[in-house]
Amino acid sequence: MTAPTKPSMAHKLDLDGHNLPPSPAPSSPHTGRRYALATELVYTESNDQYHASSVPIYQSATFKQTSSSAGQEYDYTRSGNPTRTHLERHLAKIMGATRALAVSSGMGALDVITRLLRPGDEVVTGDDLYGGSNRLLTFLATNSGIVVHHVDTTDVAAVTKVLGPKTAMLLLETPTNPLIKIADVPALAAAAHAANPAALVAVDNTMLSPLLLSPLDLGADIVYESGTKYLSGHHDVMAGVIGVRDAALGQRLYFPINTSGCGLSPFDSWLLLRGIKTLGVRMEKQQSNAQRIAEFLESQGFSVRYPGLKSHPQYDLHWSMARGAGAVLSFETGDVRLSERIVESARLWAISVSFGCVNSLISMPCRMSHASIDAKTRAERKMPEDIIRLCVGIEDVDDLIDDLRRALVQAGAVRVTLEGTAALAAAAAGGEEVEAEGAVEGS
Ligand SMILES: Cc1ncc(COP(=O)(O)O)c(C=O)c1O
Ligand SMILES: N[C@@H](CCSC[C@H](N)C(=O)O)C(=O)O
Repeated sequence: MTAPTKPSMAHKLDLDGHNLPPSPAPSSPHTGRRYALATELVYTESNDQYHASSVPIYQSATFKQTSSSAGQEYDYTRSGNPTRTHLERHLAKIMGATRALAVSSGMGALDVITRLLRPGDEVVTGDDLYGGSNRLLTFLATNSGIVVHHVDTTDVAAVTKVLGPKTAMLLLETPTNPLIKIADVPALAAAAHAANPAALVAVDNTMLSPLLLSPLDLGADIVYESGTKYLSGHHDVMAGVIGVRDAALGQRLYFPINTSGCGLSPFDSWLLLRGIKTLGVRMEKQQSNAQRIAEFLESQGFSVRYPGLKSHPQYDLHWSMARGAGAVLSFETGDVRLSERIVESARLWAISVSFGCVNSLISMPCRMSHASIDAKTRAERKMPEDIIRLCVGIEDVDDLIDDLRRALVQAGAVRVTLEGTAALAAAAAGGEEVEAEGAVEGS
C-alpha cells in the first residue's frame, strides 16, 4: 500500500496565500466559500506578517497615522480593528453573507437592526420570541412610534394577513425560544416581500447557528444571532453577529455600530474566532446528546418539543430548511411546582440562562429568560408557566440522563423504571434521599 502523499510544509504554512496549493473554485458566489462548512469553520485566511496561526489580538484603541490627511484602514477601534475585521470576514463566509458585523451582544445586534426603522413603520414578528427581543420591541412600540404585531409564525396565512405596505420588517426566530416552533422562512419571506418589496426580513439564527441554518439562502435579507451561544460555545463571551448580502444595507448597519460604539472588542473577537473553530465537533456531540435526552423524556411520557423528534408537528418543515436540530429542547410537566422541584433536584444540569455551550443547563423560561414578558402577555401567547428548557452540552450522555432521571424521580414526576434502578441505587449509596412520593406513572 502506498502512503498518502503529504503536501509540503512550505505550502501549508504560508498564510499569505501566495504558495498555497490551488483551491477549488468558490462554491458560493456570495461568500467565496470553497469547502464544506465544517472545514470553513476551522480554515481562516490571514495576512499576518509573522504567519501566526492564531490571529493576533490588536489590543489598541487608536492607530498611528502616516499623515493628518492620508486616511487609512484603521484609525480607532470603535470604527474598526484588525482582529474584528478578521472575525467579520470569517463570519461572512460561514453565514453565506457578503458582509458580516460583530457587536457586543445578541441584543446589541437586534438594536442595530432596529435602528433601520422609522416612526410609523410596522414590524411583524412571532408570538414566541426570546424575552429580551420582546422587551426591545415593546420599548420601541412605546417610545419610538413603531407598530409591532405579534403573530403565530407557524401560521403563514395568519402572518400574511397582518403584512402590508407599512411592513418595514418581518422578524423571525426558528426554532423559537423556548417553544421550539418552526417558521417557514421561504414562504414568510416571499409573503413579506410581496406585501412590501422594501420590507426587510430578519432571522434570528441563535437557536441553530450558521452550521445548521443559512437564512440568507432561504430569502432573508438579514441574519443575526447571539454569538454568546453556539459560536463562542463556552459561556465566557458576550457577542452578537449580523450578516447581509446587500452592500448598501451592510453600510446602513455599520453606521449605528460606529456611532454608538457597540462593535465587538478585540479580545472578544479573538475568543469568538477561537470558539467558531470547534463549533462543528461541539454541535455534533451536543445534538446527539440532545436527541438521546429528548427520546428519554418522551419514553417517560412527557410531550417533548424538539425538532429531532418525529413527533414534532413541524418535523418535515424544519428538515426542509435545516441541517440539524440543535441542542435546545423543552417539555412541560403539567404543574409549576413539580417543574420547580425537577429543576432544583438536578445536579449536573446547572440552573442558568443561556444555551449552546459545552455544559448543560436547565431552566424555567417563564421565571428566567422570559421573565421580562409579563404574566398576562405570556398567558395570552400560550406560554406554559411550567415549561422546562434543557440546553444540552457535550458531557457523557448517560451521566446527563441519569441525573435527569434521578431529578424526575426525586421531584415525584416519574416512578422508578427498571432502566433507572442502577442510577437511583448509586444516588442512594451517595447518601442522597430519593423521594418518589406522589409520583405519577411516567412509563
Ligand atoms: C433567540 C435569542 N436571540 C437573541 C438573544 C440575545 O443575545 P445576547 O444575550 O447575546 O444579548 C438571545 C439570548 O440572550 C436569544 O436566546
Ligand atoms: N436577565 C437576562 C436574561 C437573559 S436570557 C439569555 C438567553 N437568551 C436565554 O434564552 O437563556 C435579561 O433580562 O435579558
